Amino acid sequence: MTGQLRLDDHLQRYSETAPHALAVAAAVDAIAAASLEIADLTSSGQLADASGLTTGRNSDGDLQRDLDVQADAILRRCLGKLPIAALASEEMREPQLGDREGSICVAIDPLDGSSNIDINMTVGTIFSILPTPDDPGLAFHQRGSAQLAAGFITYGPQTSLVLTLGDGVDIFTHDRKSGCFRLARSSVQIGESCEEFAINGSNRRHWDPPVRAFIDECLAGVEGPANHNFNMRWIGSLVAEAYRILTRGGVFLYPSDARPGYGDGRLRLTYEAHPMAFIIEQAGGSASTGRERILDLAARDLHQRVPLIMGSSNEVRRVEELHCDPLLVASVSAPLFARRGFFRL
Ligand SMILES: O=P(O)(O)OC[C@H]1O[C@](O)(COP(=O)(O)O)[C@@H](O)[C@@H]1O
Ligand SMILES: [Mg+2]
Ligand SMILES: [Mg+2]
Repeated sequence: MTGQLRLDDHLQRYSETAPHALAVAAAVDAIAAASLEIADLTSSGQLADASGLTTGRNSDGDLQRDLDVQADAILRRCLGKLPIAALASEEMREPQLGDREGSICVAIDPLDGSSNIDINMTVGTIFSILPTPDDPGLAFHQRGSAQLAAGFITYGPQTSLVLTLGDGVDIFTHDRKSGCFRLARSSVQIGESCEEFAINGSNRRHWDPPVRAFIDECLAGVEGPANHNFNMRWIGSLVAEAYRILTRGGVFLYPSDARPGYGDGRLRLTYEAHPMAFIIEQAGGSASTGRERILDLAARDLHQRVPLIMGSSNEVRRVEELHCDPLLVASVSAPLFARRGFFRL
């Protein structure tokens, strides 16, 4: 089946399976179409009108690139044709309410990793699809476990779409010859244990003791409690890190740290951590803040950040164990924990 199955046939089959499925399939199809336009832009680099130039800051204070804005506009145009009740984007301060009858809501990170766009590195688009609650104003305050589908597209050597419709994870790669996405890997599984970790090590001095203890264990290799050696990678692009973990295992950490503004890490819950956690769990891995399962959390506000530790379940569990170690926890700066604020439903 690999190589033969086209994304549109896969979505067509899925669309007949559940009440929300038709709307979900249409949204994924629209995002896939948008991704080809975004891939065109990103692959043109400095030749495109939209280069890596910054245009301002988004509502969350991040530098916004021209390409962030253009990717957002493309996705909104493609999704705008569909009956979607609410659309949220990293690039918009507030969600946009749409079709009152729409059965689904969509959250997007139009261009992930864009701070690295000018070095010709893999970037991507992340999306999360949720059911419309009775009050559409609460669309993006649902737990991550409510997601109907999630995925991301990588704009790298390949344009690939990683997709979960709640029943495993498949990867579709864009085939330039036929112009369509074709199944490249089905039912992707992440090994229980791994030999590769990813973290921005330049922040070591700001980490909490449990995170430092975990990375020290990785670095100790066969001479430490892990009893095996680890390799290290840090790409600085969440989509590329997630793709690597889905391909050959690993654990990724963007924890909270003591830098001002990083009390809840860097990544956003609604359109980065939730969809990634859904995908990673569907592939047999785990995703946690270090204390709580990411999919059990509901955002208080749209652009809320969250510590994200995801990948092979043994390593994620080890990070959680270290967060329960009374000796390590006692030395964590208390105000850091006081700042947390998630809905617990
Ligand atoms: O530069 P840092 O602090 O290592 O952060 C890198 C992280 O920031 C991100 O670029 C944030 O995403 P955006 O580019 O969408 O803001 C992630 O892709 C990546 O994991
Ligand atoms: Mg991002
Ligand atoms: Mg982004």
